[in-house]
Amino acid sequence: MEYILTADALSKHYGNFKALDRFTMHIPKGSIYGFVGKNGAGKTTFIRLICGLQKPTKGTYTLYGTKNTHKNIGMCRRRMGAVVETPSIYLDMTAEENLKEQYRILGLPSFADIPELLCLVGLNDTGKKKAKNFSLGMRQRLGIAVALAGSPDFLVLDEPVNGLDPQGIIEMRELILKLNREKQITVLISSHILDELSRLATCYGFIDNGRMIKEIGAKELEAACRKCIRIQVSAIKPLTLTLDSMGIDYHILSDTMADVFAKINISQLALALSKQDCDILSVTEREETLESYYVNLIGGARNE
Ligand SMILES: Nc1ncnc2c1ncn2[C@@H]1O[C@H](COP(=O)(O)OP(=O)(O)OP(=O)(O)O)[C@@H](O)[C@H]1O
Repeated sequence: MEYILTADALSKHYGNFKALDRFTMHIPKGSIYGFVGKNGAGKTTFIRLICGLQKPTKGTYTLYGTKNTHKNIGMCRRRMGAVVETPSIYLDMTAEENLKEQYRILGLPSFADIPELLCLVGLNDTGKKKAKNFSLGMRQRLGIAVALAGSPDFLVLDEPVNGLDPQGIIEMRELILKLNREKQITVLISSHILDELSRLATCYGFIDNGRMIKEIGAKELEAACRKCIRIQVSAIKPLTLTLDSMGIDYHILSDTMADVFAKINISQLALALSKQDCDILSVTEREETLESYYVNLIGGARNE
């Protein structure tokens, strides 16, 4: 697989505190990479490092095949656009003026594609309106337009839907999908709004306490979140022995509970269990959500 960005044992320490701790990451070319972690997990720290806003304490990352320690890393970063924390826009300027300013900063030779860029982010009819009078969603989209100046093929968005209303969230989602599908831009989105991410992401990385807990493709995650039957029994051992003998896939949750990933004949199972003095206490059908997958994952990592 071709990767736009990889991180290898990347660490960022503030005194004794490890905001990133031997962090690894693999962002496939063409993907929408959902970067998931709760507040303070280390998402923004990682994004600040790859944007060159801060230096790692240890470890490296590789952008377009170039290590961050190589002299050409600055050139590689020009192929990347980012909106970190709040969008970098001038509130006293119009959308067009903001883009012109960014084009000047980047030394781009012509303003000719600015109308197309404004159209792409849905700000083509904002005319003389200054950014300070924009809605939060419009400001976010202007921030993305600014990040897209110079036509990068990798876009990094730190919590892009934070604080947006439902309409703003839909517009942001459509814009990200458009950039990915029509412009072939690889996108890294950090978020803790899992439901929203699941409508976009083609792969995920779950971070907790500065460490990558798991990277997983959307299809693989879908399979992991498949429908199951949660069975509570008086003892787990007879249940697992019986399920093993039936060749049925399961996941043990506690010493009385397991998720079973197959349609099973409950009376047959109850009969087999009763022969081992084990009772079924409850049976519920359930579908694991991205949210519960994440909670289990983080809980599991904490218990290691
Ligand atoms: N300059 C700093 N000095 C000390 N600690 C810092 C500094 N910057 C970040 N941290 C700490 O590092 C940890 C990771 O912060 P970071 O902003 O990367 O988290 P995050 O996953 O982006 O969370 P959020 O969703 O809240 O933005 C936090 O505990 C934060 O307090």
